Amino acid sequence: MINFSHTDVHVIIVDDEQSELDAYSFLLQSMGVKHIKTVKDSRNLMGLLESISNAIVFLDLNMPHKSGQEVLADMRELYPGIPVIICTANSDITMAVKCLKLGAHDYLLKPINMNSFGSALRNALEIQSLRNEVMSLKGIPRGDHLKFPDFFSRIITCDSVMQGIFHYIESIAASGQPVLVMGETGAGKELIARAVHDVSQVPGPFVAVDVSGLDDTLFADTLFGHEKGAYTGAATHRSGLLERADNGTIFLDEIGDLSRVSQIKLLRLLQEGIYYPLGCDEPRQCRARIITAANRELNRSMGQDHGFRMDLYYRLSTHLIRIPPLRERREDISLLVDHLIHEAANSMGKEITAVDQELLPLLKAHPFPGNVRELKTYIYDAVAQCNTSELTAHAVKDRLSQSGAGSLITMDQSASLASLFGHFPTLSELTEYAVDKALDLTEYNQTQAATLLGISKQALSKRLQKRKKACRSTRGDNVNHC
Ligand SMILES: Nc1ncnc2c1ncn2[C@@H]1O[C@H](COP(=O)(O)OP(=O)(O)OP(=O)(O)O)[C@@H](O)[C@H]1O
Repeated sequence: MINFSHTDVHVIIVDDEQSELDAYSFLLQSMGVKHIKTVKDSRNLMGLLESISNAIVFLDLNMPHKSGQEVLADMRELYPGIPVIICTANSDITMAVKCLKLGAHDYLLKPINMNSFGSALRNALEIQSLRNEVMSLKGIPRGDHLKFPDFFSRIITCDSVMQGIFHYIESIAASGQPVLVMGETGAGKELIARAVHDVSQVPGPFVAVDVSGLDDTLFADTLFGHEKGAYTGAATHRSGLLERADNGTIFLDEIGDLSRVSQIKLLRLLQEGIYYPLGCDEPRQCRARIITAANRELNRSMGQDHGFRMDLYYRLSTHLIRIPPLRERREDISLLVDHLIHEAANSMGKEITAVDQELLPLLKAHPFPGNVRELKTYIYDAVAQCNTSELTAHAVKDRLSQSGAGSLITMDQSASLASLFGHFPTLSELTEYAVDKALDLTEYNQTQAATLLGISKQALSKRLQKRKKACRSTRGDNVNHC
C-alpha cells in the first residue's frame, strides 16, 4: 500500500456530500496522510488556500453555489501551482476533456478505490515537485513574493536562478523528503541546506557532517552511534548524529565521496526509515530530514562498479537544487563584495568608507573556481591588510596573480591589450586568446578549460577541431602543428 506519512502536503477534499468527505478522509488517513482538510461549501476553498503553501486538491464537480468547473477556473488563475484532481460520478468524456483543458491534473470516477486515489495523489506530488524544480532551474520568477524572506537573508544574491531556488525551497520545505544540493565548492551548498531547514521550521536542530573523511565503520558510528562495548574501544555509549538531529535536519556534505558499503547503509536508512546503533538490536526511528550535497555530478559515475548507486541517487534527489557557480552570476559579485567588506571590517573593528574603483572590475574578470569562499578569502585578507579607510585593490591583485586559475584577462592586461596583440584585438582574437589561456591554465584538461570558459566540453572540442582544420588548410598539409 502507498504510504504518505513522509509528506507534509495538505490534502484538501472539496465535496458537498458529508458522507463522501468522511470516506475520502478515511482513505487518506489510512494511507498515512497527516494534513487533511475537508471543504463542504466550495465557496470557502479560496480563503483556506490563502493560509496553506503546499496543497493538493481533490475536487467534486457537481456542487451547489459554485461548481467544480468554476472552482477549477479560479484555481488556475490564483493558484496555478496546486494540482487539482477531479472526483466525479460524471463519466461523460467531454466533461473530462474540458476539465483537463482547464488545467485539472487528473480525473477520477466515483466510486473511487484506494489504489486509484493513492496513485493520483502520488502522481500529483511528483508533478508538483518537478514543476517547482524546473521553475527554480530556469530561474522563473513566480510573480509572488517569498513567504519567509528572513530565512534567506544570509544568502546574498540578486540572481534570478537563485531567486527561483528560494521559491523552490519554500515549496518543498514542508515535504520532509530528501534534498540533494549540487554545486561547485564554495558556491553556498551548506547555506542553502540551512535555508531548507529554517524554512521547514521543524523543532529539531540542523546537524552537519562532512562524510568524505569517514570510512565505513566511522560513517555508521557517526550517524547511528554505538552501545557501550559494541566493539573494542567502545568504552561508553555514543549517540549518533541521527539521534542529535531528531525532528530536525541532518546535512551530509561531500556525499559523492561515500564508499559503496556506506552507500548501502544510507540507502537502507532511506528505504526503511529505521537504523540500528552498533551493538544494538532495537531499531531506532529516523525522524531527521536528510539533505546531502555534492560538488560533482553523481550520475556521471552511476552504473560503474566504483561509482554512485543509481537507486541511492534517485532517493537522495527527490528534491534537487543546483546552485550556479559564481562566474555564472557575476552580478552577485558587487553585492557580495559590499557585504563581505562590511562583514570583515566589523569583525576586525575597522572602518572602511571607500573602495578602490579598480577592485570590482578586477574581481569581475576572475573565474572564481572556489566561488564565494574564494571571494571571501580575498576580501577578508584585503581588509586585514588595510590601514586606512580606503580599501585598495593591491592586496586582491596580489592574490589573483598568485591564484592557480588567475583571471583570464586582468586589469593590467586589459590596459595593455594593444601591446599584447600588437594592435587592439578583434573579438575573435580575444576568444582564441581566452581558449588558449584556459587550456594553459588547466594543462590542456578540456573539461576544466570548458568550465573556465563557461561553455560545454563539446563546444570547446568543436572549436578546437575547427581551428585544427583551418590550420591544416592554410598550411596545405596534414601535419598537426596547431
Ligand atoms: N550567496 C552567499 N552569500 C553570502 N555568503 C555566501 C554565499 N554563498 C556562500 N557564502 C559563504 O561562502 C562560504 C562557503 O559557503 P558554503 O560552505 O555554504 O559552500 P559549500 O558549497 O557548502 O562549500 P563546500 O563544497 O566546500 O562544502 C561560507 O562562508 C558562506 O557563508
